[in-house]
Amino acid sequence: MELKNVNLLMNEKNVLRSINLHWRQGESIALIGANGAGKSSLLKVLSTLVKPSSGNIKYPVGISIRQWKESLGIVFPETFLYDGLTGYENLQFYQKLYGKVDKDGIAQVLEQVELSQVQHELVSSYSKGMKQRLSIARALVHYPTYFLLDEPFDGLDLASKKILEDLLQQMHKKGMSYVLVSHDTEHAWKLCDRALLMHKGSIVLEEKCTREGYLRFSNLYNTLFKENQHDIS
Ligand SMILES: Nc1ncnc2c1ncn2[C@@H]1O[C@H](COP(=O)(O)OP(=O)(O)OP(=O)(O)O)[C@@H](O)[C@H]1O
Repeated sequence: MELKNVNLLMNEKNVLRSINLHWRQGESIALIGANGAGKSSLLKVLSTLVKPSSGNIKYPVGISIRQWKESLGIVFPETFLYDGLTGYENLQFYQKLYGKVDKDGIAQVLEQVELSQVQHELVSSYSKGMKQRLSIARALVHYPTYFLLDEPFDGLDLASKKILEDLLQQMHKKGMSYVLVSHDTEHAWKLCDRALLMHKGSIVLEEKCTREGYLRFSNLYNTLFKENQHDIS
């Protein structure tokens, strides 16, 4: 999909400025930047939750907006899980919303996020990491081809982080495309093909996730990050 010269104005604030982005099928992209850079807003535009104030969005050839929405798996910081249902029932509920009934599919994603053992326990008894993993399973249960993840590693312990990293790497090998919002350049470099640095609503640098790209990217990120801290203080 492609964004051309996309701007987003919210309450008179320029949240996104002249965004140009070409997201190729099978590609994994990291969106990196300090707090308030516009990463979540860009993800919301990609998900169609927010309509840009100006600019163009081109969906993949032959795909309507409806099909685009159906092909998306979305993980936002809110987990959107029902505490009073079990892990399994949550996934069954979300699968039905997409008009699908596939017990084997549910069993498979539960295994991928290593929650099979606790699938029949109430979500209210899950730890934060388990809930986060279930929310990732929820986003995968209708077999999306594009995946949007807003800081999915936030607050996870090492074991849950590893499970999610392995899952993303496996899915990427199978051709899944994803956009991952992160504050952590080193981490994003492990998981993505390309990284975009956002600052004050603009994309200010784009690098392939190579060793040479890493130095350029982290140098500019550090400089802008300090500038941002200075602005806040
Ligand atoms: N509804 C809104 N009205 C006005 N400003 C908004 C609105 N939503 C977001 N913003 C502003 O837009 C800017 C970008 O916000 P966004 O949440 O996209 O940043 P972010 O890079 O995801 O930040 P973080 O890392 O803190 O999640 C921020 O300055 C935020 O205050």
